[in-house]
Amino acid sequence: MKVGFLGPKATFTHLAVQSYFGDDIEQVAYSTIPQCIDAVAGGEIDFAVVPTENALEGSVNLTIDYLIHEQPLYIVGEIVSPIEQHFMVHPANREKWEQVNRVYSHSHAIAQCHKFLHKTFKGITYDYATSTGAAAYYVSQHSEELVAAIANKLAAEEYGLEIVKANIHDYHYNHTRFAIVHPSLDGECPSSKLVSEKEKTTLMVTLPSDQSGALHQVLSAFTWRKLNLSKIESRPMKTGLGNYFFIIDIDMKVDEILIPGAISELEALGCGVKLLGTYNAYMIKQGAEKEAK
Ligand SMILES: O=C(O)C(=O)C[C@]1(C(=O)O)C=C[C@@H](O)C=C1
Repeated sequence: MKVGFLGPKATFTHLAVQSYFGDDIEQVAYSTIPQCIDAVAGGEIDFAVVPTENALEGSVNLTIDYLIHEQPLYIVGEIVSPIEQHFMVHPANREKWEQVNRVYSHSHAIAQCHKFLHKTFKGITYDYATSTGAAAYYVSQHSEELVAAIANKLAAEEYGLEIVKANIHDYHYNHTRFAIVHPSLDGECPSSKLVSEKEKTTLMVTLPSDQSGALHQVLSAFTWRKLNLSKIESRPMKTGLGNYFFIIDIDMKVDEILIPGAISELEALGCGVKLLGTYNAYMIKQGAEKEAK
């Protein structure tokens, strides 16, 4: 079985893949999220693992938008991982780390450390990499530049960098969700040594145009059935200002009655509804990064 992920080696996504699937699969690194999603849509790999949401920074819009607008795949599993961001430099620059003039990382990783960066390096230049692993790799190849990467502990080990400040994320509770995506809704997600903590269903809902109270009616369809929603988020349809769709997470898998009933009610209201996945969510415990290797 081949599983693709946002690479290179030692990204947080790679860590999630290792924790969920173990070593008995072929792991394929892609340098961008769209490349990874295209690969599973084209049958090059069996599953793709991509980040969808961070507790500090919110949704990974590139993933959500690509799945909605470009490659309609399904979520067949979810991995939630603790995230610890570290500040690292080339070993040749260990003593000069406070003089770095550029910080390189994934935009989400930089955003998770804004308070630290503002306090320690006011006015420093940020450069965005396709992933934290790609940033760590770059720093390992450029000892002549006073540049630092923000990445995880495995990346420091993999690319021979020195962690000069550990745990620089601004808030203690820092977790990211990763979706396991597949071309078919009932694509059996391989079992994992991780324990499933939750069952979930994700829907995409579009509202009928210009109907007052439409969102209220949508929410009512879930409320009176006592369906607990763990997330509701709006994203632009990209068809005009003010045109949005909603991503709704329900805290249970699709059953015979309640969720089909809610979907029929929404359709009767004139909403468009698409089932994006019904799946188990798994949690990686803190410290698993040491074991995953
Ligand atoms: O760059 C990585 O290491 C990733 O796996 C991507 C990503 C993200 O897109 O949010 C994943 C987890 C962290 O929140 C930071 C970056």
